[in-house]
Amino acid sequence: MARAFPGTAEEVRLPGARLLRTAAGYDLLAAGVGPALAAASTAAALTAAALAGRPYGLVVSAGIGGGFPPGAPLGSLVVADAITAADLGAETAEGFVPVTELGFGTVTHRPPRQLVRAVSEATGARTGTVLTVSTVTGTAARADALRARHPRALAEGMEGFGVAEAAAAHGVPVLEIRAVSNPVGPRDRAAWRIGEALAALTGGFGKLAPALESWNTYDDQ
Ligand SMILES: O=C(O)c1cccc(C(=O)CC[C@H]2O[C@@H](n3cnc4c(=O)[nH]cnc43)[C@H](O)[C@@H]2O)c1
Repeated sequence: MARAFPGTAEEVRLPGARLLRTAAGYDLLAAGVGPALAAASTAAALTAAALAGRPYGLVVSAGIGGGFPPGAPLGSLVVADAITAADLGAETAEGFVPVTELGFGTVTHRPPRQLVRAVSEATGARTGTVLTVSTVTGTAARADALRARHPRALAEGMEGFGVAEAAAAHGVPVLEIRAVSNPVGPRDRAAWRIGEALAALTGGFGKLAPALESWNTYDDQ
């Protein structure tokens, strides 16, 4: 993805994370795998920037992900209009109950609508819910259960909700973009197309700057 930002980049060390400050003015954070590490890394970067008097205006969580067929085929891009924690809750005899129905927490963050539309138009990304899971879905039964609970879901990843929680704590808007490397369903490692997905993500990032730079944060909350 760093290839989408040509020129030299300066490395900035953060507690538990590595950040590249690109010549184009964007900071790239290798946030790690999973919602907890991604939240911790993102919070470290947001806090460091705020303490330096240069707070961020937007956080973008980007990576490869599973796509729910047929809406999100291999190699396609998905931009989230809802970033939802799919397994944050309690298992009961009646089924899964999200934390919000237990009376606490948050399970969905919503990126700014106009920005989502602009990014979708600029990159060709499909728009829908992106689920955050702590376990990659590996059976048809789990994929069906997720679809039933989240009919608008196009993709799943493991970081978006963690990144969104950190951004929300700092009052910074968030975006999530996933490039589909594999279908959500029965585990089939041979079917994963990680290289193609990373190429699609880099291509998408190359088209992103005009959409981000023309976005008016104050009109789009
Ligand atoms: O199962 C394996 O053998 C295996 C080998 C390499 C990587 C993995 C991962 O689980 C990578 C997780 C990483 O990629 C994102 N990702 C990609 N596809 C999915 C998915 O279908 N469901 C959830 N996350 C996915 C995720 O965001 C992580 O960053 C497994």
